[in-house]
Amino acid sequence: MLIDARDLHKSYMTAEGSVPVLSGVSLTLGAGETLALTGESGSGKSTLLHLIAALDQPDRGEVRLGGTSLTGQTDRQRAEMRRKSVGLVFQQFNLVPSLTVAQNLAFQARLAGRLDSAWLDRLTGQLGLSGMTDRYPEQLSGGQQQRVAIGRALAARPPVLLADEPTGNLDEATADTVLALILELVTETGAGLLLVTHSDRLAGRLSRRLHLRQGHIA
Ligand SMILES: Nc1ncnc2c1ncn2[C@@H]1O[C@H](COP(=O)(O)OP(=O)(O)OP(=O)(O)O)[C@@H](O)[C@H]1O
Repeated sequence: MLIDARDLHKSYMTAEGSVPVLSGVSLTLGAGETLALTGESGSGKSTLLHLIAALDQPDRGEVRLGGTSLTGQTDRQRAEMRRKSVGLVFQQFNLVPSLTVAQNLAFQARLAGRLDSAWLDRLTGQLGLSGMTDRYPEQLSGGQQQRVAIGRALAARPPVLLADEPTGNLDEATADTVLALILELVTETGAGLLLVTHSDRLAGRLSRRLHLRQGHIA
């Protein structure tokens, strides 16, 4: 199992006290599976994704990535797991502005210790970015920047791709193209995909779907 999340609980402290967001959420993701996570705004989708990506820790419950538990690991070990096991795409593209397209991809691959130039060339070609590798992020459209962000997330060929509203800033046609590219690339690399989306239309293209409601999987 690529992701095995069990009985996750998470509350946030606010001025009004502790507010529960996740109250016993479990999910699994196997190789080659594509899973859509839907739910109303504020239902805890990003929180759940952050726990799975080892960007935050649950109050209770366990996340296993590729069979290894994140519980009890140091921040450094968690960061290492994240770099090697997970590719992340967010609604904001978060590219490094001072690096070119090619450098953004290579930087990520190097961080994970897996720089494979032939793969990066192929990835760039499949994402339709071959003519833009020397451009800086600010010289690209939103759709192009998101394609670079997808390339960066897959640069080290991680077993898991986690995408949080990756098409939230794009128009419908561009969103469709970007999702099609994500699906094509995860099929090619054999990665599992967990995609957070508000869109029923996009969720319908994935193999499975989970809906979060009031802290539970509905
Ligand atoms: N760091 C934080 N401190 C306090 N409350 C938080 C924090 N992060 C998130 N929350 C609250 O937790 C709830 C779930 O937030 P989360 O971002 O996970 O929801 P979401 O389903 O991803 O929402 P959206 O679809 O709007 O992005 C919200 O009520 C939010 O206000």
